[in-house]
Amino acid sequence: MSRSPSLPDRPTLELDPEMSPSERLDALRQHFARLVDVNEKLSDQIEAAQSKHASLSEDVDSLQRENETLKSAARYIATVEEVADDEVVLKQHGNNQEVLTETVPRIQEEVEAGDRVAINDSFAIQSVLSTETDSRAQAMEVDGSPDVRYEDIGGLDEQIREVREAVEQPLLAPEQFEEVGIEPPAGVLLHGPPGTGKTMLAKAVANETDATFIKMAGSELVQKFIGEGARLVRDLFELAGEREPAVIFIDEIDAIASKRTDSKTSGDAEVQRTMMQLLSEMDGFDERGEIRIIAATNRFDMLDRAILRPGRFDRLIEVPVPELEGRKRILDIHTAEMPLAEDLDLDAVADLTDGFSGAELASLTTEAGMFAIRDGRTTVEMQDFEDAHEKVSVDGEDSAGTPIAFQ
Ligand SMILES: Nc1ncnc2c1ncn2[C@@H]1O[C@H](COP(=O)(O)OP(=O)(O)OP(=O)(O)O)[C@@H](O)[C@H]1O
Repeated sequence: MSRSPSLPDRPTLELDPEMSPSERLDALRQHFARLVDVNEKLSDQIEAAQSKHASLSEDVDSLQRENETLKSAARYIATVEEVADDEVVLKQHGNNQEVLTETVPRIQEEVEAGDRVAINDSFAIQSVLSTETDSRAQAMEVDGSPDVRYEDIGGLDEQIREVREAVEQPLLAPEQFEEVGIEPPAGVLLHGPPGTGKTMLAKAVANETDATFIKMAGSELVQKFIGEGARLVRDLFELAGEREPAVIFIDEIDAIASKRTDSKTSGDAEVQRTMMQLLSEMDGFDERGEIRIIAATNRFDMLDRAILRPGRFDRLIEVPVPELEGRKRILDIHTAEMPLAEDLDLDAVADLTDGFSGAELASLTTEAGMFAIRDGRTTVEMQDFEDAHEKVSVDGEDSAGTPIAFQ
């Protein structure tokens, strides 16, 4: 610690009774000059002390803030619904649970209804999200341990084998590639109709390799975060770098990488910029790193071929709607926890559902369960599947907007 500067000596006035009036006046003048000098020195010292005080107060403030944050790391995102005297009502994202939480004065002054905030395990507000952090949090789904396993995916054995080879192997055994002197595929592109298990494949490989799963949807980049696409793509790769090993999953990549149109609208320019950023991130990428990239599309025909060049998405895996055997396997998976009646023949259900995607089979199973519940039963019967079948057929359209064909 620095010592405080010593105070200037206090001037004394010595007046001799023998002095003439002019000598006394001189002595008084000199004394006055010394007093002014001391006064100036003291003012300087006060000023220095004040500025030191201000800077120490800032240090204390920032240490207090750091201390608050360190007490427990921010974990979840919530939206502020109401701000009362020293309490705040929050709605958690994900589960939509509302909580009432007490806040420290600093936070109390900072937050307003509608703000998005980072909270910790005990719902204490850690910080108010800036627009930038906010869109980053909204645009990316980050899952440290996705819970999908390969055995949860039906009818895609060949695709699972290919994904394991192109994504899992380079993560788990990069040295194998080095020894053989080849680069693993840079990016893997899964293409096929909606609801066929593309996201599941990406999550399962992240699970199997203990990697963080980071998802970004191409359509959101161009519709929701207009003007932020390129930055968010950069953030995506940066985040993956911080969370290695990581699997980056870019869903609906066609939204940012479709064939160039001739029109020069600003929207197109923005999409172009986002795609260029993606290409440059991929080109500057060390393939042997602990980050793997998977993209998915339902519109393979629309894709700009530039993204399929070697070193980019150079491994294509088609994920089709399931065949009979695949449908049977998917129905088995989705009814695994369901008490089924003796008469229920899943082979017959599989037979009836030609053209159904995995997602449609999953919702058919849920519907059948709903019919059983409505009927006061806990066992699901063939009739429930037939009713569910009919209901979906009356509803008329599947998730992709195409009519479901019942045989
Ligand atoms: N092959 C499958 N095996 C088991 N369940 C499946 C399969 N495919 C889809 N499902 C069910 O459908 C849901 C949606 O699948 P998923 O999100 O993986 O499809 P997707 O191909 O990524 O779809 P989209 O192209 O619309 O993003 C899954 O959560 C699962 O319940």
